[in-house]
Order: sequence, then C-alpha cells, then structure tokens
Amino acid sequence: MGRAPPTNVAVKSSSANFSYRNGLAIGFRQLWTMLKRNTTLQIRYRRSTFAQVLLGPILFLFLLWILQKADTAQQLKSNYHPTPWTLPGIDMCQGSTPGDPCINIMFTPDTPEVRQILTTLNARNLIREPKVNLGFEDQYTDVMTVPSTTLGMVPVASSQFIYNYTLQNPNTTRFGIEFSIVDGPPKNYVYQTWFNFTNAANGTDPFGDSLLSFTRAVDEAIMLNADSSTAELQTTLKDFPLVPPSLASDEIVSSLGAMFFFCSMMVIFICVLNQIVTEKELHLRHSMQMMGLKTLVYWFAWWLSNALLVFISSLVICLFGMAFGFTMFTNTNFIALVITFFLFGMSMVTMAFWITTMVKASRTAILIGIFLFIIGLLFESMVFSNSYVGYIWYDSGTSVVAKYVLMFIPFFNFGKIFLDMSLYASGRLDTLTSTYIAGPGFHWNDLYDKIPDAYTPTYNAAGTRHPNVPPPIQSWYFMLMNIGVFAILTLYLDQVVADDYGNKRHLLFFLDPSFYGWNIRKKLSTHEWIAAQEANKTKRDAKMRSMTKKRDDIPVEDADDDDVIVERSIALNGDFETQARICNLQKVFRESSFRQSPLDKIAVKDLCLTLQEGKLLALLGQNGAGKSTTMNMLSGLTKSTGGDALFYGLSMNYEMAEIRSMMGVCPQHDILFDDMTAEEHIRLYAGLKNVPKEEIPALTEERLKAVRLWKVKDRFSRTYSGGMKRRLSMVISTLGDPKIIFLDEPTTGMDPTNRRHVWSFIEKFKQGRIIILTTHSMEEADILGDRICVMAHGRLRAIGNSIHLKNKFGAGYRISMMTDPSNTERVKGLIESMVPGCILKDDSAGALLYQFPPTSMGSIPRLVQWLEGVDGGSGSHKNSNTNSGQNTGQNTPLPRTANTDDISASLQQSSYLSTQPHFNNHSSDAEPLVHGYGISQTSLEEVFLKLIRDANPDGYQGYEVSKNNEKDQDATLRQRTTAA
Ligand SMILES: Nc1ncnc2c1ncn2[C@@H]1O[C@H](COP(=O)(O)OP(=O)(O)OP(=O)(O)O)[C@@H](O)[C@H]1O
Repeated sequence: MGRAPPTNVAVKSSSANFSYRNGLAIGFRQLWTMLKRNTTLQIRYRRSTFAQVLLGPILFLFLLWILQKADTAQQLKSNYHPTPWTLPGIDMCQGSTPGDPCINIMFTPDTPEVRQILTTLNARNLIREPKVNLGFEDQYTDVMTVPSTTLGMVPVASSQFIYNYTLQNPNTTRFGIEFSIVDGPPKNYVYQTWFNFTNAANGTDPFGDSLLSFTRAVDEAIMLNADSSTAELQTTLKDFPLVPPSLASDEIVSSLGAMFFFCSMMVIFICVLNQIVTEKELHLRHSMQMMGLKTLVYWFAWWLSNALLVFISSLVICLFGMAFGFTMFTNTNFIALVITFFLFGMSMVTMAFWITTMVKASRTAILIGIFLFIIGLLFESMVFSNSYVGYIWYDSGTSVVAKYVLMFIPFFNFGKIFLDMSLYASGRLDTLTSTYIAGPGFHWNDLYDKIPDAYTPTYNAAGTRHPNVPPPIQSWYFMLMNIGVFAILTLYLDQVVADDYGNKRHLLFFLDPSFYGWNIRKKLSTHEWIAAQEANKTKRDAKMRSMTKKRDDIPVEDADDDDVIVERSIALNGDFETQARICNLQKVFRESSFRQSPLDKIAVKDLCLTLQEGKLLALLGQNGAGKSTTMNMLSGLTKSTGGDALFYGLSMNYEMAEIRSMMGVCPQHDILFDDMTAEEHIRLYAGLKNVPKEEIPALTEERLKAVRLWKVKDRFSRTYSGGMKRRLSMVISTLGDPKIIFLDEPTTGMDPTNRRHVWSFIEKFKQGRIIILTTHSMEEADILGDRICVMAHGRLRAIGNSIHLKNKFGAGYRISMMTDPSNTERVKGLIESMVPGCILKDDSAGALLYQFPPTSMGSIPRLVQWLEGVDGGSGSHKNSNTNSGQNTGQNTPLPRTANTDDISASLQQSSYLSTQPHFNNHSSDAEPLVHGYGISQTSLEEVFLKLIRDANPDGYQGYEVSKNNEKDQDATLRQRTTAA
C-alpha cells in the first residue's frame, strides 16, 4: 500500500520509451517529408538547381581551364622555342622618369690608363646597337651638381664621391666604376662596378642586358689594351646606396583596385536586377503600362535614375580615393577617372536591364547577379592584378576571337583601362631594395597612346616580344558600345520574350511600320470590321473541325440562350449604334508554343457583347469561367487568340495604345508599390495619365475621401489592410477621366460599410463611361449591374438586367399573407381564381404561402392591386406597405426595373418588391380579408446557381473543366499510361 507498484514503473518507462521512439519516428517522418518537399521544389526550380549543380562548377572550371591554357601557351612558347639574341651595346641611361637627364658612367681614378680603357670601350660601343656615344665629360667635384643634360663618362675623385653622389641624387647615375690596377707581372686589372637596380619603372632593366653589356664592354676594353699573357682580371659588383622610401606602396591599389571598384559597382548592378524583376514579378510594370506608360519611357526613366546613381557613385569613389591618398587617384587625370567609372557603371546597369528581359522571378535574377559577381571578381582579381596576364590577350599568340568576345564584357573593358591607368599612375615599392619608385602619372593625352613597351611584359626570353596593347581610350569606346548593344538587346527582347500573360511580339516586329506609329492599315468601317471578324471565325471553326474530325469525342455544345443569341446578333449588326462592341473574342491557352494540343485551354469562346456609356455590365461566373481572361484581353494585358473589340471605333487588336489612354483598370490582384503612400500612388498614376499637375491635389483629396482613405493617405500601402488596398486600386483605375473602366472584383475583402461607399462611388462615376465589372457578390451585381452576364466554360450563358434574369431563370414570386382562419378558404379561392397555376406552399393558422411560377406572372399585377385594394376588392387598405423595401435592413437600393417587365414595374411602383419577404400591416376601417402580406422574388444568387447547375450537368467541380478538355485529358492520360 502506498508504494508505487513495480508495474507502474515498468509502464512509465515503457511509455517514456514509447514517446522517445515515437518522437524519433515523428522526427524521421518529418525529415523524410521535408526532404521530399525540398526535392520537389528543386525539381520544379530546375533552372536554379541546374545552375547550382552543373553550371556553377562547370563554368568556373571552364574559366580556370581557359586561363591555364592561355598561360600554358605562353610558357610553352618560352620553354620550347627560345630564340638566340645578340648582346647589344651599352644603352643610354634613364633618369627617374624617361627623359630626365642622367649620367651614364661615373669613373675613378682619372688616370691615362683608365681613360685609355674607357676610350676603347666607347669605340667598341659605337659599333654595336644601339650605338650610344659615351664621351668624356668634365670632372664632378660637388655632390650637389645635378646634370642638366645627359652625360657620357664623368670622372670623379674617388669611390666615396660615387657613393655620396648616388646617395644624394638617387636614380640619376647608370653605372659607377672604380679601377684598382695592380702592376704585375702578371698585371692585375681589378675593377668594381656600381649599378642602380631600383630604377626599373622608367624602363631600364637592371638584371637584363645592360649590366651584362657593361661588364662585357669593360672586359673587352681591358683585354684590347692589356698584354693578355701577363694580365689577370678581377671584378666585383656593387649596388648604389639605397634611398629610404618616402611613400608607401601603391601596388595594393593597382593590383586589387579593379576588383574592389568592380565590387562597388556590382552593388548597383544587383539592386537594378532585383528592382526591375520584382516590379515585373509583382505586375507593377503591367499596371503602369495599362495606365498608358510607354515602354521606351519606362526603360529610359530607369536608365536616367541609375545614371544619376552611378555618376554620384563614380564621383564618390574618385574623391575618396584622392582623400585616402591613393596615387592611383592623385596621379591620374580626375575627369578621365570619373568617366571611366561612370562608363563602367552604366555598361553594367544596361547589362542588368538586358538580363531582366529574360528573367521572370526575382530569385533567379539574384542568382544571376551573384553568378556574374563571382565571375567578375575572379576576372578582376586574377586577370587584371598584373600586366602579365592582363595584357596576355593582346599578344600575337592569343586568338583574335577571344578579343572580340571579351570586348562585350564590361568588366573586362574596365579591368583593361584600370590596369593601363594604374601602370602610369601608381608607384611601386621595390621589394629588393625597399625603394619607392613613383609612376609618371596618367594624363588625358595618355588615353590616346598605345601602351608603351616599357609598361608591358615580355613574352620571350630575349625580352623583345611585347603585347600590342591598344590605347586606353579603346576601353571607353568598348564600354560605350556595350551600353548601346545592351540597350538595343533590352528593347528587343522586352518585346519578343513572352511575359507572364504570354504576350510577345513577332521576332521581326521592327519591320512592321505600325511599330513606329505609322498606321498603314486601312481603317475599316464597322460593317467591314464585323465582316472581317466573322470571316476569321469561320476560318477558325473550319480549322478546329479539321482537327477534331478524326475524333469521336467531339464535344456537343449546348445551344445558346435566346438572349445570348439576340445579343450576338446585335453585336454583329453594324447598323446598331453603340460605343463599344466585342465580336467573337476568343482566348486559348496553349500547352505548347509550337502546335495545337488537346490539352489547350479554351478560356473564352466567341464572346459577342455590346457595351453602352452609362451602363455598367456585371460579369458573373463560376471560378475559371473566363471573366478575368476577358477583362485581361479587353484591357490589353493578354493578347486574344481570336476576335476583336471596338471601343469608340478603335480596334483592341491594333489600337490598344490609343484605347489605353482612355482606359482605367482595377486588376483582380492589387498591384501596389509597398513603399509608396496612397497619395504617392495617385500622383504617380495621375502623372502617367497626364492629369494636369495643378488638378492632382484636389483630385487626390476628392477620390481618397470618396473611398475613405484620406486620413491614411500618408501611410505606406504595405501597412494597409486587404480592403484598403482594394479601395486604393479602385481609385487608381478612375484616374485621368477614363471613358472605359474594367473593375475585376473591385470590392473583394471589403467590409459592408466600405463596400457601400465604393458602390455609391461607382454608381456616380459610371455616367458617360463604359464600365465592366466582375464580381462574385450577387448583391453587388444586383445593385450596380445595369446588365448582368453570366459566363460558364468561357461562354455567355445568360444576359439581361437583374429582374429579367430573375424572371427568366428564377422560380417566380412568393407571396405570404395573413388572414383570419375563418376567411382562409375564401381567400384561397379568390387567389386561385385570380392567379391560375399558383402553388400553395403553406397553410397554417391563417398564414398562407403561395408560389407563382413564371408562367403565371401575368396575373400578379392584378393580385397586387387586389391586395392593395386598388381595384376595390377586399384586400383594400389605406396605408399600404409602410415598411416595404426596408426589411433587408441594409439600405439596399431596389433592383432596377426593366421597361419591358410589367410585373416588376407594377411591383416596384407599389414598392413591394424585395429579395426578402416583407409584411404589410394594414389598418383598415372595413374588415379586410388579408391583414398583411409580403412578397419576394427569386434572388440573383438562386438564378446564378441554377445557371451554373445547367452549365455543369455532370456536377460542378469547384473549378473550370471544360467537357472536351476533360475528355481529352483523360484520353491523353490513358495514352500516356498505355505507352508507359
Ligand atoms: N495563363 C494561363 N494558362 C493556362 N490557363 C489559364 C491561364 N490563365 C487562366 N487560365 C485558365 O483559363 C480559365 C479562365 O480563367 P479566368 O482567370 O479567366 O477565370 P475567372 O472567371 O476570372 O475565375 P475567378 O472567378 O476564379 O477569378 C481557367 O480555367 C484558368 O485555369
């Protein structure tokens, strides 16, 4: 007792075990599920997976391979094909910079014997290239004496003088020589050569020919003057004293600068890629284009705003480069430098534009950006870090094709000119001597000169084969060419690559004069236009028939409703005056771009409609019925695959630009800039619509107040609720006084109060305008729709005003009335005699409920008059219907009355019509037979449901599946399964 039984422990431990195992199992299950999800996504994003798995590694390996090949080609040439060369004579000295005066040889002691040797040396030197005459000069006695012209052989008092002089005047003296001739026998010719091996920046090469030529010349002169059998020769070499560096090295900037400044421009490049593709992905660009924005203006605006950014960025780089004291910046022409950075930045920006035309998702754009970033980085860091690899492309051994390909790469052109500039501008720290050697500087004129051999590497052992490096300005020309080529490619691909809606132009669209605004098409009269549409339809149908001839499952389509047939004949009647008409409009979404397929989706089929000013057309239909596709075609967002529409005499297919200038669109999904306020949106779109500037503030206030967004006009749209965004989209569609407005589900997500505000705004706004609205709210269609169309499977199923549709497709009216139980039978008899065919639905304690089928509609006015007592019958009452139309409880305006519809007119005059039953409590002096009554009509929703039921005899799946496609899909699937 009181002791925990061992079984409990066992149970506990087993349950812990169980939960542990269970947890592990769940963990594995989740891991497996997530792995499956990731794999599915990776397969779905196959381009990005391809880039990650194959393109990346292969591309970089390929780059490495090319570099290795280029280098190997050089190495092989050097190793296997050495060419002999003749040692030249002593060449002319160079000062700190080419052209500075210098001393060729300083010698000591100044004895006749030494002079004799040096005279021989000069004589021999004059017979060898480059035949430099090294004549004797006056003795130097003062270390402060600086040569004003280049001197030959200068005698000095001692080797100490040579030391002091070269210390005081670095990079001025080429060779120093001190003779210590010891008489023999054997006579010992001892001499020591001093040389300067730090002065390499001016083109002299201390370790190459010159020192060799000098020692050879001295030895030869000694040999020619001495008795060789009794002579010995001893020589030593010595450096000139070293001057400590006065400045740090610039090598970091010159070798890594191209890479760093490339990175700085790549920030702009990736931002541009991301911004433009995101704008495309979110359909913001489409939205602006629908509001009349021109393609050229769109790109040029982006180009200009980025040009400003790039210019500021170039200035900042150059100014800060100078502030940091980099000689690359301080020693280079400022304007040349700014222009170089600007051209590079703009060529990258234009390249980004080009890439955006081929990319639809921002994640792909970022991926491409990163790819190019890495490639460019490798390029700049490996290729342009030194002139050996940087100029390899200009060597005679490199393929010309490489040069032509590379000139289309902006970062190649930038790397080249940056290397040119840094070679001129940057000094360097000699690692052997720790001596700073200043560069001559890059001047404007240097842009036009070929890079001198002195700055280029040698590609053979003789040091004579230099790459033929073009002048720096060539890189500017190439970058300008890059800007031009990428701009043209951007404008071209922007037209021919299909957008999200499948719109694209023909590959040779630029040959079409209409592209340049020259409309050489004959303007058709309405009759001709209709005839053309009919002819096209006949052709289409014939083609379709020939395609489906062999198939036994040709869909049998239901016959069109009478009203639809009438509407079609009106639309195809050229004599009927209307502001807009749609004829045989068709949209097929193709499975394959190359051929027709049974899986093609016919979203809209041969739609014919007329539209009038001031009359709002409400489009109803099940999900996928084709409403949005119809709107998208009419608003120019999607190209139709057949048929056309005429708005105020302008063809949708050929004159969309003109139509757009008088069109406003509220798309199904809000297309708003997250980081812009409502007011900024209105200003932007009003500007695109060319609303006069001074009218914009008043317009903004009026419209935002109308949809109750005025108080939040300064908040970013991303902070808006769904309903607020919708209202803003709605208002945007009304800017610029459009004559045609498309509202695709404009009130989705709005609360009932705001919806009513929007309704009343639309109701007022529709005067003098053509408005088409799609909605899933029957109430909205009932209230706003002057005409209502119901679509299913891309076809028009019914058309008419609300009352007409209710009468035609509804179950009729219901009337409920209260009588004294004692009078019930009398009332029943009277009603049945007045309205033959009426059906008694309920009879309990004096409460009668009758349904009047559509066939008995003609009798209802009389019944109403009787109930009202207008005909003096027993239903007569003084205060009839005090609450009529109120008990919907929502101030809902009554549905419109059709002129042709007597019943509805009669009911509406007596104000008894409502979609809800309502009661009239009569007060009467005489004893009435009926104390009160209520009347209701079939709701639009019931009509809609009936039409959808009829359109889907096999049952509505909840989405659009047209019969033929479903069959075809089944057949195709069967075929595929069999084949598998
Ligand atoms: N880009 C597309 N590619 C292929 N089929 C499409 C495409 N866009 C629409 N469809 C198909 O066309 C048909 C009509 O679509 P649409 O968007 O016009 O319907 P809707 O009536 O507006 O539907 P909802 O009420 O759901 O907005 C649907 O079957 C849809 O699947």
